[in-house]
Amino acid sequence: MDTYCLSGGLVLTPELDVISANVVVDRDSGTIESISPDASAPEMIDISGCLVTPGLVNGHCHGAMTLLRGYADDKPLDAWLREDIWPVEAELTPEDIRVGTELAAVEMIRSGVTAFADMYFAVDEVASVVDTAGLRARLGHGVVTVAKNEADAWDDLEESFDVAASLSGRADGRIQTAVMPHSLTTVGEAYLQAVADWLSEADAEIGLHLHANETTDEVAPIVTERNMRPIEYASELGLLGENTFLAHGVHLDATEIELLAETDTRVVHCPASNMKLASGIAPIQELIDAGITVGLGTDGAASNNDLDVFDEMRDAAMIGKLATGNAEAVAAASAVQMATSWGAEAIGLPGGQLREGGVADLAVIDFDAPHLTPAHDYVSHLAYAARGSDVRHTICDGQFLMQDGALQTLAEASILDEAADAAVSLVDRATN
Ligand SMILES: N[C@@H](CCSC[C@H]1O[C@@H](n2cnc3c(=O)[nH]cnc32)[C@H](O)[C@@H]1O)C(=O)O
Ligand SMILES: [Zn+2]
Repeated sequence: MDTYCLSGGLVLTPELDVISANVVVDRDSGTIESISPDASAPEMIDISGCLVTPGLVNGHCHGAMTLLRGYADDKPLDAWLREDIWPVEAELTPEDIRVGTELAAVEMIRSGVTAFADMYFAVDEVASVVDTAGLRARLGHGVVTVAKNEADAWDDLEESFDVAASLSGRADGRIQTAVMPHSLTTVGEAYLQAVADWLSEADAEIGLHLHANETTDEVAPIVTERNMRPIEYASELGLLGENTFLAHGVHLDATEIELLAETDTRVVHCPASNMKLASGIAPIQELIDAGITVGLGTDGAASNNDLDVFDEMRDAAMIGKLATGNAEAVAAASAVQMATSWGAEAIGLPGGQLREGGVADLAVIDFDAPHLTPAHDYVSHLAYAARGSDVRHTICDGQFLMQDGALQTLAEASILDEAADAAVSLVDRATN
């Protein structure tokens, strides 16, 4: 057996306790063999001064949008998409999407992310990057049918089905998929009905992911035209359930929250994106109190503008308090669970907690730093003080993706150069 031992550090348990223990990882099975103070292996890796946590989960992302980081800021969602983002995305090549996703993978691995959900296109390229990078992911082709003729719209939908079926289980099972209609207003009813019908016949591990209730502009048309709330509309179409995870869930009323809870539909909270686009503040504490599984997501780097899940933990805990006027809302523990165990559950991937026999998806965080001293409470530091740059090792499926701050599976320097060049020529093509 090819095992190694992370020794001399602290470990965050599934119950969010912090214990002194060694962690033995089995490289061959990609699982945690043991967690105990006297655990050992032929290869001992000293991590004294560090805390081992589950690898962070970025529950909603458009990875290749790293190429558009800072391209268009200070605009609300609809204008931002229609005036800036969609016109430049029309010029994206599969090669652009590969290098943009590689840049996203570098940034996420550097900051302790081991699993993410990604809605984009040229998903074969995205999957190839995930495979090479060694990450875990739930991937899908984003479908938009509005402003397309019927033939193109059905083609776009068919591609989402084909991608979901063909990529499911790739990269030794590290890749799972979902059908990804962009939202309830950018995809017509007939197409949404076709999604529900297709999924009813598909393998159970294929999920469903869409943006929902992100802005009032997205909610109002459904209420006006259908005389029902968006989540009620989704329910009537048969789109809710435990394999469905929604991005945002900002403008939800009590009826919709009840529907989500009844159907075990998951929600991925994207606080930075919601703040930056002035979309609103999701009622996260209400969702948690209703028993809904809530994950955390960065959304794309063009509406954040980084992919650091530590930032999202802090944002979630802060705006949750401000939105309710209650300093007890969205406590540190909830923020950490959204970024780990709840996040993995929300997007239907293994991981999110450190257990013997569980997947060895973990981050090793160096707490020997002024901004993490003193350490009265490690969970508090994870939510309110730690940063992506504090991560020393990132391990997924038992493999080091980053060791001592050095990327192991991706050529970071050349990816940064390639991405910078690709971004310049992309904008050049889009604006000339
Ligand atoms: N095939 C679709 C693309 C869908 S991919 C996912 C889309 O979501 C867009 N996107 C990024 N962030 C957000 C968000 O916060 N809300 C809604 N859409 C977003 C992103 O720019 C991308 O166009 C098409 O023909 O346009
Ligand atoms: Zn999004």
